[in-house]
Amino acid sequence: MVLEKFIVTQMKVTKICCIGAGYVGGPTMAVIAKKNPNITVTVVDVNQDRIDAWNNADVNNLPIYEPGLAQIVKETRGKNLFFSTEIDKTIDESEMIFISVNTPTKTYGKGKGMAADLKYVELCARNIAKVATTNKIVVEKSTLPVRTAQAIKSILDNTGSDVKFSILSNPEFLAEGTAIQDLINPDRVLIGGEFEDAIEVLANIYASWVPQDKILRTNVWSSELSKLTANAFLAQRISSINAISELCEKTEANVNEVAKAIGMDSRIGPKFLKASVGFGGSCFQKDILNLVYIARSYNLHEVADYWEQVTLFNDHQKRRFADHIVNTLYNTVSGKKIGFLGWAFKKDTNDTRESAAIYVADYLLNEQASISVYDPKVPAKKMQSDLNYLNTRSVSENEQQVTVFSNPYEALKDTHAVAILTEWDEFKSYDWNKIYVNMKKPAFIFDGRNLLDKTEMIKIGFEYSSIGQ
Ligand SMILES: NC(=O)c1ccc[n+]([C@@H]2O[C@H](COP(=O)([O-])OP(=O)(O)OC[C@H]3O[C@@H](n4cnc5c(N)ncnc54)[C@H](O)[C@@H]3O)[C@@H](O)[C@H]2O)c1
Ligand SMILES: O=c1ccn([C@@H]2O[C@H](COP(=O)(O)OP(=O)(O)O[C@H]3O[C@H](CO)[C@@H](O)[C@H](O)[C@H]3O)[C@@H](O)[C@H]2O)c(=O)[nH]1
Repeated sequence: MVLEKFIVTQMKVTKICCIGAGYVGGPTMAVIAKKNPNITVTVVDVNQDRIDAWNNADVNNLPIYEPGLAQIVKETRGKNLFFSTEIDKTIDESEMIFISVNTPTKTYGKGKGMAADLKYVELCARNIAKVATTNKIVVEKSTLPVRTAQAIKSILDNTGSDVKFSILSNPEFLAEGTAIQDLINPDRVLIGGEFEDAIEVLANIYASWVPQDKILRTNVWSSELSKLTANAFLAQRISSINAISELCEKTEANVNEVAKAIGMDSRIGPKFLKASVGFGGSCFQKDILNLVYIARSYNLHEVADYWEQVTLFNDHQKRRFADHIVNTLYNTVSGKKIGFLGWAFKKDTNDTRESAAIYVADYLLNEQASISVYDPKVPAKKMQSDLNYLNTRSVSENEQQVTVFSNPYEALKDTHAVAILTEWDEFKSYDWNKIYVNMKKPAFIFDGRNLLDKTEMIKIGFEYSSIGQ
């Protein structure tokens, strides 16, 4: 049930604080600031380096890469958009506080490997409770398990002061690589809350650019659960088409043709049916595991098993791709050089979290391959730290076995095979004749994104294989 009033007079928002200057906090607040020039938006973070990078005079060197972001930051930063580490002061000065901190999968204790780790969110709630001297609307922007608002409310309602808090759930649906486009033209904005007036305060901020019929108001729990459910459905489509891709490879059906044929059914739709080496990114796996954990905690084991299969199949798809490389290269890649095109989890982002490339590389390194990598946006340091994080081998072994290049032609020179792990557009326009000439023969391409033209590659002389065709 949504109640009518949180604070008797409608609160006017002149200052917004967003805790967490990450992939969501940064772009979301930049767009809110651009569309609401009368509101001062300050994004705060404990990470001084990240804040310094957001304040970098050169907007082309912001901590995250998103098409269109640099331009908006250029227009708004220093006017009504600020990045700061002064967390307490900013919280107290603001009427509305977004919590946009990371909620990774727990790596310890109860729920390890499944549940969302809510310690950063709880720290934010405690911080707000400690420093707030005036009434606040607190907005959950992070993706949270259903009923988290209850815990936040309990912390905020037990400060012993007269300060009142209203908690809203406003999950973010942007996808990386298209964040600005998604924020400017969202399919919907979802606001869950207990009090109608607080919901409307936030709805008014979005109404500066989002049509009213796209602003959905729900209760808090529906809003929290909708976010996990949306990601579960999207990821499920990818695992479903990937499962069909394996069947295609056995039957000479072509997964691109199957995807097109089923996608033209308006009940199915064409999006998220692209077969691939497996989905990556910071959200899908984490959010599904969280959903599975929640279902199990209510003893809903069939529900949990159903959704868990989506991530289990994704693990299978990544392993299957790596296995296929080894099998095709005459059952051994030991001492062979494999060229990787792409390390990011998808194109147009520098984010590598849960990228399929990391797991395929790890598998091939276990088989004693050496890997040379090129990605247009991911720095070498990040690739090495992604591998080191897995703890499979020593730092020096990773450094020895993986070489990172800033030129794709150099990366692919003298390789036995090319593996395409990210669908960067530029890979399509490379001089593949030149790449072929400089590779060992037979020259293999393993296209994990079905990016290249199969007929053309075969014509050049490559042994070409892709997903599901
Ligand atoms: N990345 C996406 O595309 C995406 C999209 C939708 C939703 N989400 C959700 O949004 C949330 C944030 O994701 P992200 O990708 O922006 O994470 P991120 O790791 O890029 O950024 C989180 C930031 O929060 C900061 N932080 C953590 N605890 C803090 C504290 N107590 N005080 C101040 N700062 C603190 C960290 O230093 C970090 O810079 C997650 O719950 C995620 O699931 C992410
Ligand atoms: O048909 C497809 C579509 C995507 N992918 C892969 O799936 C992963 C995720 O892609 P995408 O969903 O586009 O990017 P994310 O930034 O992870 O965005 C997802 O996760 C966000 C965080 O919760 C949500 O806000 C978004 O709505 C949701 O799309 C990537 O590895 C893609 O390459 C495929 O393999 N095939």
